[in-house]
Amino acid sequence: MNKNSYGSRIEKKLRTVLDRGGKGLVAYITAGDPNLDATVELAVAMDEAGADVLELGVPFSDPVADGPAIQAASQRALAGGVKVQGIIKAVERIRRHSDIPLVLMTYYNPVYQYGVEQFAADVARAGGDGLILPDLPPEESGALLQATDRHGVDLIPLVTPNTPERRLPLICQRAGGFIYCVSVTGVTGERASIATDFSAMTNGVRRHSDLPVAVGFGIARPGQAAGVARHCDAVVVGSALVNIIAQHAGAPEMVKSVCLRVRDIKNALTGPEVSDVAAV
Ligand SMILES: O=P(O)(O)OC[C@@H](O)[C@@H](O)c1c[nH]c2ccccc12
Repeated sequence: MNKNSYGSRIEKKLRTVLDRGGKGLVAYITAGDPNLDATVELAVAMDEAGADVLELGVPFSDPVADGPAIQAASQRALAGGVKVQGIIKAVERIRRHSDIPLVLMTYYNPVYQYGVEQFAADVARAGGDGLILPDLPPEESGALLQATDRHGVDLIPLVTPNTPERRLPLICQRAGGFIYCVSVTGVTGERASIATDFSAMTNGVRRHSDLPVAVGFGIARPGQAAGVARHCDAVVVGSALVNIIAQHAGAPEMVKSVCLRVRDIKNALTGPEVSDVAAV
């Protein structure tokens, strides 16, 4: 079992939720969609509505892991002129009103353009806690890992249904915060139904890491979240929230509608129905 540095804000929060008998909710929105003021308002409100960790997407022109909902959100944010510097400022503004653990989800290119060391330093200084880079394999993450270790930012790895178990030690050994298991092969996006036979994947991960295990991709509704949560420690919801934002296009009730879904899903993650099925 690898020894991870215990006590990152992310890991601590998810363990607190587990200790109280519930399962964590990691909520994703695209930063700058429809604008950064809305992002700050949404983040603080989603914390109050029950989100345990906030995942903020840094828009990129070629989001290969994203489905249509988040691709469109990235386009809206980029069209609005959002920049990485502005998103890091937004993290600072959120931090003034909320201590929710904050994870930036982005691709390697914007981080490389910004400067890997500078990015980790600025994210940490702003109060950010973690990074998810879906297109950076562990073999190529040395420079980023040095920077994130130096600045106390968790690097959260992705595991997919196609990840062979022999790769898990490398993927998990330097992980922080949580391990992100992708429920389906393919891109992000709401799904009408999600195969929940991914316990082989989550059990495999648990053989190589003692970090909380989160599952994402496709989860949109409370019932789906509760079903998935029986096999893991937290669920990740993104496109469903991004779609609500798109439907409201910045109208006053946008924040309320997003928070209603967050609250409904979080309520489904507390209580006996999400207690673990036999882990093995
Ligand atoms: O949108 P979904 O299907 O609810 O999945 C979460 C996902 O949006 C979020 O975690 C995320 C957004 N972009 C990503 C790229 C890779 C991995 C994860 C992500």
